[in-house]
Amino acid sequence: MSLLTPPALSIRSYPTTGEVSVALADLFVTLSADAIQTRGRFTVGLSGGSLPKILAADLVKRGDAVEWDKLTVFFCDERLVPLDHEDSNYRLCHEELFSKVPIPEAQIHTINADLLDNADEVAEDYKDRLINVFAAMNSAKFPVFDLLLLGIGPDGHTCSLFPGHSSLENTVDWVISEENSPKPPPRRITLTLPVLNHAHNVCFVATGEGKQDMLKRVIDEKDQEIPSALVQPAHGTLYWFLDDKASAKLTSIDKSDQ
Ligand SMILES: O=C(O)[C@H](O)[C@@H](O)[C@H](O)[C@H](O)COP(=O)(O)O
Repeated sequence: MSLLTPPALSIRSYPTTGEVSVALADLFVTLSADAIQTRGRFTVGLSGGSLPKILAADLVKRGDAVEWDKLTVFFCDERLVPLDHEDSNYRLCHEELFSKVPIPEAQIHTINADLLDNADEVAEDYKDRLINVFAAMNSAKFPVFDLLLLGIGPDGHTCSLFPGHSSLENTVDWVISEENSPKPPPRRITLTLPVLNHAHNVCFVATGEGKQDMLKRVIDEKDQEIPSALVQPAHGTLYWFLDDKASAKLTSIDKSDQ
């Protein structure tokens, strides 16, 4: 596949959020088994917002269907707050998922909370953590995640990549800081677009009526001003897992394909 070829695309919509959770758990189980068989481990990036709850709802019931000890977890973005702070994506994921399944704590890669005063140092340190894991696995210029799970904000942001921000033009770094996030809290780190676009699989999860208009701009209109529309994994598959409220205005969706 050439870099100019659009990614394989799978857009799915389900009547309820509960059904989105079941389908997402199915995807997680399938992709983890494939990755572990091929590469010996499953590297995943998690986002904050509504994603952890939707992901965990059914996944925590899957027991041995996932080889939890072969997971390596990073955060697609993280807020620069202590790890036990109510705004921490780690804390949210811990409450919803990590505390309920046997993922070894050492395989969950958090930001270094001792560096919180300096956002660039947190980003640099997080890049080093990625290098430690991915340099041993592949020689690509960017880490190649097995699965990145993303949300989309009402302004079309994903991770902490916001419309109009210079972060969207960054083509060289793996992790960057963002100190003016319009979504609170303002200080964050985020994976960059090239990291998102090198993944084997990227899956956006969006539910609820509030997402309708933005999904139309991103999926139907492919509006290049919107960060989420710039996520196009060159050699991977791009999934959209939606509920019927979120997908109501989409024309480019084939509900028979599910
Ligand atoms: O840390 C964050 O704020 C998130 O990673 C962010 O990118 C989130 O995924 C979107 O804002 C969607 O959030 P919802 O799913 O809650 O709408």
